Amino acid sequence: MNAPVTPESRALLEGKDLTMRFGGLVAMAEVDFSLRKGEVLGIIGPNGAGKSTLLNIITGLYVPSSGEVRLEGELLNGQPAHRIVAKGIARTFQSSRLFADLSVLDNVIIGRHTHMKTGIFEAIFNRRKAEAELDAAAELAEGLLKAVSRELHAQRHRPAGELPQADRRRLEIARALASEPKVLLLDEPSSGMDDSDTDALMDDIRSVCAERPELALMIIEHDMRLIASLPQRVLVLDYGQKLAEGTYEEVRLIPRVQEAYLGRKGAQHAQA
Ligand SMILES: Nc1ncnc2c1ncn2[C@@H]1O[C@H](COP(=O)(O)OP(=O)(O)OP(=O)(O)O)[C@@H](O)[C@H]1O
Repeated sequence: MNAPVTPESRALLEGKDLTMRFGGLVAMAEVDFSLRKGEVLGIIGPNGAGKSTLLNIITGLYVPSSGEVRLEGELLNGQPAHRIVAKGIARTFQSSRLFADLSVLDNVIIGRHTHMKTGIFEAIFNRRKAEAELDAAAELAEGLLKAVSRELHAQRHRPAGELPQADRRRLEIARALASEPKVLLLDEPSSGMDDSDTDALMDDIRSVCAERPELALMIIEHDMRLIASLPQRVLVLDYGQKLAEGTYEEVRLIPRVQEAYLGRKGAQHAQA
């Protein structure tokens, strides 16, 4: 007998039959996925497999040629990116999108903008209200920085552009969390990091998950150490199609996955 469908086991975020064509190129073909509250899903696949395309579809940067994405049952296709953020989906990018000249703290405050209600007229004519809202955002940003990384919090008044690569990644995560998302999408969070930075990043992600048990995460990664230890489930993409899905232990045993998707280094790790 199937387990009963409870609100907890129902998908929080769901994609069905997602297809994305760019002219004659099919970047994604009929891909399904689902993500439950509190779950961490890893997305792997070689360069050009369609991983970023999937994130771009979910976040409204791309409108799929066909198929649908739903958050808590609500259709997201065609909604603008800022509305999708307001509904509870935040992301980080492969290449940094921080405001380099602004302080670390200000970058996190900006991540809060979807929750800020003060418009330009109120900012001019009702300064007290605008200031109170900004103070509240600054307090929340301080708390987030502390929760993500105490070292980052200690650097909160530095311009973001002066941070080392690993701290920039942490800051992007803190900024994404400022919108209080239900789903957080991380696009290659460990890219450009050495093993010790990646270990520290994994600890940060674990503590974010421990503090927010309902938060669902989707992580695109090439680093198999991270994929082996964080996600409960892994989805493997290949030329825009779903090649496999399961626990890391299950997908790593598929020979094609080992050769083509984990690469030689990954395959050695998988067999260890
Ligand atoms: N805006 C676009 N216009 C045209 N082609 C695109 C566009 N975005 C992605 N593609 C193509 O779609 C395919 C999938 O690209 P995508 O960036 O999703 O792959 P990926 O798995 O994220 O790769 P990587 O690991 O290198 O980031 C590639 O062939 C890519 O060139």
